[in-house]
Amino acid sequence: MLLGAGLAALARLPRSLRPASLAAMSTGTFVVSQPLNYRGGARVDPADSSGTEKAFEPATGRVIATFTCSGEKEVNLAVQDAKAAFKIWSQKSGMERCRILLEAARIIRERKDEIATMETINNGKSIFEARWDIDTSWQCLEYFAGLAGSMAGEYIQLPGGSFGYTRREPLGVCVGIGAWNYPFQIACWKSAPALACGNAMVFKPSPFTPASVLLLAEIYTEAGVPPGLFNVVQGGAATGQLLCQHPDVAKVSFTGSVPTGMKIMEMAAKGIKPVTLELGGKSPLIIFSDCDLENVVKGAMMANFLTQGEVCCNGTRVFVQREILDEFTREVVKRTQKIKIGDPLLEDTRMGPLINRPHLERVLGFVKLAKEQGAKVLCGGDVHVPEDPKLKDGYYMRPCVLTNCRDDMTCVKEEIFGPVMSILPFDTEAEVLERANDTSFGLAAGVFTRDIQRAHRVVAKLQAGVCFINNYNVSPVELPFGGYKKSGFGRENGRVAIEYYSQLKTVCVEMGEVESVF
Ligand SMILES: NC(=O)C1=CN([C@@H]2O[C@H](COP(=O)(O)OP(=O)(O)OC[C@H]3O[C@@H](n4cnc5c(N)ncnc54)[C@H](O)[C@@H]3O)[C@@H](O)[C@H]2O)C=CC1
Repeated sequence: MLLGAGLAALARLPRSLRPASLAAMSTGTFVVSQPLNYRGGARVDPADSSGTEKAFEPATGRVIATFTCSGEKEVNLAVQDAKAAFKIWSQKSGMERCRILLEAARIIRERKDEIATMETINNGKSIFEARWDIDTSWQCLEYFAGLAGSMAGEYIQLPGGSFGYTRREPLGVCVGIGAWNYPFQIACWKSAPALACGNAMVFKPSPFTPASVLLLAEIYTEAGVPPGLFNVVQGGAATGQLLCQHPDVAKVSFTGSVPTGMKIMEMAAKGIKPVTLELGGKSPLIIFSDCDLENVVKGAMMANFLTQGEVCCNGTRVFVQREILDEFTREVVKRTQKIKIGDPLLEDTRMGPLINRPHLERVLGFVKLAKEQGAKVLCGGDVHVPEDPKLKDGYYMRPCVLTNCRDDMTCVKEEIFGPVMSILPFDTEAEVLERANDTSFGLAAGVFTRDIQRAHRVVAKLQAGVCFINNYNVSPVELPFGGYKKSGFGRENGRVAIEYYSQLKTVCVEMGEVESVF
């Protein structure tokens, strides 16, 4: 058995000396025994405590880590370390920051299998998918490394030879607070633009998934960032609050649920701190009858079943034009029943366990309520018990397709965050647009049609921050990502993210005499 204790030390070895088993770990063996906080360039035990948490391996139900949640003292130490590192980092040129971020991206790429394995063990998503997440993580670092080198202001001519210019400056210590569904990727999507702009970061992962972000912290150190530039504190709501309320924190970037997003905005408002909020969704996927059916079935599966359906931008309200309703439904059910559920570390698994037992029960509760409200379960929606005895206490369910759905049902209105697709028939474009927009969320939306004019006409009217035409759930780091309405504001990724991690200084230069009225 290879313990997590050895993992970091082994990972620091040159690649040629690392045992092949590091990335080839099997389900049911991993235990974290090293400290899970990271401060001043090293793993540390927290200086104080606001309670303890347990992290699980969803595939087996085993506890893989029991850890201390950081209290006020530890949060303060992390922020102070970040402040000190900020002084050094913010003075570096964009090109100097670029080189270090590129090196971090290279190390992530080199250690992709190992990081993906840890992500799978702690989150439950299939290893196949976890590798994709790690790809979008290093790509994000590469992208913002490139932007770091080209950040610039404007020069503006004024009368009499005077002029003005603008400087894009970092904010200071930024806080990142993450959800559990994409632990490593979320940490990269927040830290890469923050660091590229010259900021420092204190990151708090979800207490359900504390492990993989430590690898990122170690990688940043190995790549050459000043000690303290990227720190990790562990804990839940109490630790998160301490971070948001800290007077030396300049900005909070949050990924999580709408209720927590509201609390974070309230806390940030008291300190006049900018926030980026990446919140939940209940996104529509609109399928017109002129679509390519094979493509649309693939798109609907991608829109609903990645990471066991625990994806914020999932297109779970699947509106299908009535002419193709039966054919689409038949095909989607057939493919859903074929999804291989089981040990997420096996190469051919395409659906692993949900994050934990309470969440599994919550998702099953949504299916039960849907049935009571008149929906029909066409497949899945129940617990799955894998044959492998070591997986018997894992949190597996069979992916579910619901039909006979109405817009007023709970399963159609609320974010389930599990593998549950609701199919809703429609007749006309005007009707489906009105129904698609009838939600307080606005994260994403998708349209499948071969009619390009209709495709662009429809997305122009969809109230969502991210729209897909003839595909779903692809997120290239070059494209901005974020929501409308209660799905939040601010954007991650894309060039625009720079604006959320920097502030603009205007400098006015007088070339003549001061004209005084006194
Ligand atoms: N828009 C996006 O990019 C994404 C949104 N999400 C959303 O996240 C949700 C699922 O994630 P969860 O971890 O269950 O959400 P959550 O809101 O319960 O927790 C998210 C994070 O906030 C922390 N937290 C909780 N209460 C806090 C408080 N009062 N102050 C400061 N921090 C606090 C948690 O410890 C965790 O790290 C879903 O609603 C999903 O849609 C998830 C992934 C991406």
